[in-house]
Amino acid sequence: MSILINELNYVYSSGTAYEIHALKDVNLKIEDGEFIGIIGHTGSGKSTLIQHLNGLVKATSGGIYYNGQDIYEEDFDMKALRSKVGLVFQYPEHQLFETTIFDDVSFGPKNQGLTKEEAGLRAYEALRSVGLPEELYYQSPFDLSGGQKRRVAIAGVLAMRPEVLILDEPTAGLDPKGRDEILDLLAAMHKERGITIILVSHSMEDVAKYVGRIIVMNQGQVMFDDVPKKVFRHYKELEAIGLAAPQVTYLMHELKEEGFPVSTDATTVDEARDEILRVITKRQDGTVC
Ligand SMILES: Nc1ncnc2c1ncn2[C@@H]1O[C@H](COP(=O)(O)OP(=O)(O)OP(=O)(O)O)[C@@H](O)[C@H]1O
Repeated sequence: MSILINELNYVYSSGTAYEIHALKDVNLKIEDGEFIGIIGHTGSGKSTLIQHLNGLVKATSGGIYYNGQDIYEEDFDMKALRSKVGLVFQYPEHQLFETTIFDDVSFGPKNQGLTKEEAGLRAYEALRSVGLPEELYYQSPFDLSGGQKRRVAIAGVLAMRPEVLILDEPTAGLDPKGRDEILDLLAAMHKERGITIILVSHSMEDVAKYVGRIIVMNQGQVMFDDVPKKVFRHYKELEAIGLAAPQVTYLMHELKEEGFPVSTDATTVDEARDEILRVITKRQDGTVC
């Protein structure tokens, strides 16, 4: 599904002395099958923006269109949209509430009107796809580790077979291994099923390796919207708003400043290594410098 966000504004406590203009004239077009990172400092409007995408929050002004359909039209089927656009909240484990993991993951598809059997099949499929060991399916979700709970919450949304998966800081509070496992899982979902993924994060480092596009939010506005390497070229402006580019960006810029003829566009350790080796090889051959 393509998503068009047009001149979106949102004001909390509108018309009172406590107004907060959380989104200001946001314009975005998201194509089917994209993997996008939304990055920004605390309070920049990331959560408010994504809550608009499945109609949880209604714009103060502006519009949202799915496949060209205006979601604010009176006859728009918001329930159908919510089953296609899955939203995984920050700390989603706080929303696990059934007595077994299996029941928790079956809840969404049952709510979509599927029979108990159909919902059960969906739950199995979703739990398998997030890699949760089968012996845990009938245990309480409260006995799991943080990373496992996060997987169950993601499975709960996947069981509804969304076309768009939106996750608000899915790696918050996880250790590096848990973080990589969740991000690898999302990358696999995107690759194998072509689901559009919108990932909200504080960390450029987290998203650089995975996403094809980064949207940087600052004070309710879109500051940058581009492929990672082009966004990271603005590393000094990012720093000025409290965001750090990946460490390799700094490394490549420092090497360049030292006279080492590398491209500064590497966004991951692997790309940086390849670029450095490329230059070293050329120097040994005597073809460069
Ligand atoms: N329920 C609310 N009532 C009033 N103001 C709010 C509410 N939720 C958010 N805000 C304000 O709106 C602005 C945007 O908040 P939002 O939660 O969208 O930012 P964020 O980028 O997601 O932040 P974080 O990274 O901390 O989750 C902030 O100034 C915040 O204080």
